[in-house]
Amino acid sequence: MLQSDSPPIKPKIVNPLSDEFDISRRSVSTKELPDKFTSPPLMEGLLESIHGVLGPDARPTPIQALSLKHLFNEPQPSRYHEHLLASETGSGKSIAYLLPMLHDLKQSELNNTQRADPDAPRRAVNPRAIVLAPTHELTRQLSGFAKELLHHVKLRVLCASRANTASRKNVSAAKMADVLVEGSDGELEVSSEFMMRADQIHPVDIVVGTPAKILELMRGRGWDHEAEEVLDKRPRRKVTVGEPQMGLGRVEWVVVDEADVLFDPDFQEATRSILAEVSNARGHPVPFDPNLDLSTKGQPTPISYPFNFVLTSATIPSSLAAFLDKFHPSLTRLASPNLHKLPSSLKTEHFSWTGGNRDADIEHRLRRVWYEDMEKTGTKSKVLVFCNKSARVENLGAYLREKGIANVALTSAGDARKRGSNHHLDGFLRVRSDSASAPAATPATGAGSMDDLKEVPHVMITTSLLSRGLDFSPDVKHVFIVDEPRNMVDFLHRAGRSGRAGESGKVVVFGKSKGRGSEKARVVRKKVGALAA
Ligand SMILES: Nc1ncnc2c1ncn2[C@@H]1O[C@H](COP(=O)(O)OP(=O)(O)OP(=O)(O)O)[C@@H](O)[C@H]1O
Repeated sequence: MLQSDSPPIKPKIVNPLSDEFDISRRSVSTKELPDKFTSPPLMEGLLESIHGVLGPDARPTPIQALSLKHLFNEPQPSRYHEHLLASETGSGKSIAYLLPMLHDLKQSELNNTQRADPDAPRRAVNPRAIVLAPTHELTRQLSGFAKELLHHVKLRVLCASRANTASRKNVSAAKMADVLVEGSDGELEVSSEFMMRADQIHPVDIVVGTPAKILELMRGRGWDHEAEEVLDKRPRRKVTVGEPQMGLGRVEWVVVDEADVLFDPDFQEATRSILAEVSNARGHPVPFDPNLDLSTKGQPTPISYPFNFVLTSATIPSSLAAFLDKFHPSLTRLASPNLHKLPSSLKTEHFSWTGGNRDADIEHRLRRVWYEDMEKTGTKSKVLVFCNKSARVENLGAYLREKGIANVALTSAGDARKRGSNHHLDGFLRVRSDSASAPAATPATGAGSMDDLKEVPHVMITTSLLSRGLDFSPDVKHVFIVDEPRNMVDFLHRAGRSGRAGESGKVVVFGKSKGRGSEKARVVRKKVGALAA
């Protein structure tokens, strides 16, 4: 037999996720980070709130430690922070950006060093910070969370978001009224039916909203109708565009939460135009081309915004990385060591379809969850089921109801979403305060009994709509992925609604183990395996 002296060629190990994520390690060091929340750098009031919210022994998560180290310093070399905060789902990114932002806003108010353009027009609201998020539900949860941190340090937060729909209503002057209203769950919100009067200034420091709602406040209700008319060149019913209600000249912070979504093809134009208009209002116009293809690589064309610019995400898809390299090459990436991994407290299970009725398979798996719950804890946990299509959500919801399993089947077009509160998620989202209206977890009624399930839904069925950012209750112990995930970015976000903040959880991935379609399921299994922490 011929023998060769050259060493055997090792097969190249290809990360099965490298075509989806930016897996290059280009973040700052995670060594020598603070392991406590302290004052300084935090102002006393914020320190008190953080312990009030998280408990006296709370320690910063890795992304929060990075934020404490990097976002409380004087920004260098520019006057403004330009950071991406990237860490796995449920790892506390909201606090990682809220703390430095709230601290800085309060500090600049106390020192009277607000960097406003004195000539910028003042409108009904003139925030000093804007937080953008992709869904109405997330904006409501974020604004509520910001308020929890403001018990001692007083700043005013406005949630400017209804369902994320276009503003096509005709606006009559009669509808103009002073309507900063108290929402049904105690949140201050902008009424959808009315407008704030532009000649009355409402004291607001932070506005949290979806891009659509923020654009509406900036440009006036009905602005998009007019733009469409020009674009289509089709005559339409004349719409009176409302007065712009939000002044941008005082904005010192813009946070883009779920940045990979807000810079994806559906949202990027709205997001970038908000950023460009804030820059304009602050007297530093930046180039803005609405038709830019963000994913094309090319010569860097850096854009510097005249405000602190913070992006957050649990996933950095290659397209977001290419965009940042090209337009924001000096932006600092703060990434946790576990980025692009499933939370370590989240277990994975693969479930094989039996080959019979798939809805029945899901029903049986649900019943097994509750049977095991009853054996272990005597209390049934909640289950979140993700489907790919709205029709599937509705059909599965109807099937389970027929079988006596109460559930909430929620799609983007659902009426409950349009009403403007997060009550449609009651019992599923995390709540901290006693005032919460969520129904309590159903008490056990005896081993194996399913009677109580008729009353309180323990199952929520939805699409990727609710996969982003929402902080689900620790009662949500299982996430079922019943349709093949479109990609691993989507998978990570869906799975990450459980196993948050170190709580235990399990993601059950349904797929075929034999016959046609099983090859696809095998690939999914391999990719999911590569996400293990
Ligand atoms: N230092 C901490 N100690 C304990 N719990 C924390 C800490 N920081 C945040 N949490 C809790 O962790 C949960 C998840 O936080 P958050 O929603 O900010 O996560 P996230 O990283 O933004 O997740 P996602 O990527 O899904 O949006 C929240 O309930 C929050 O209160």
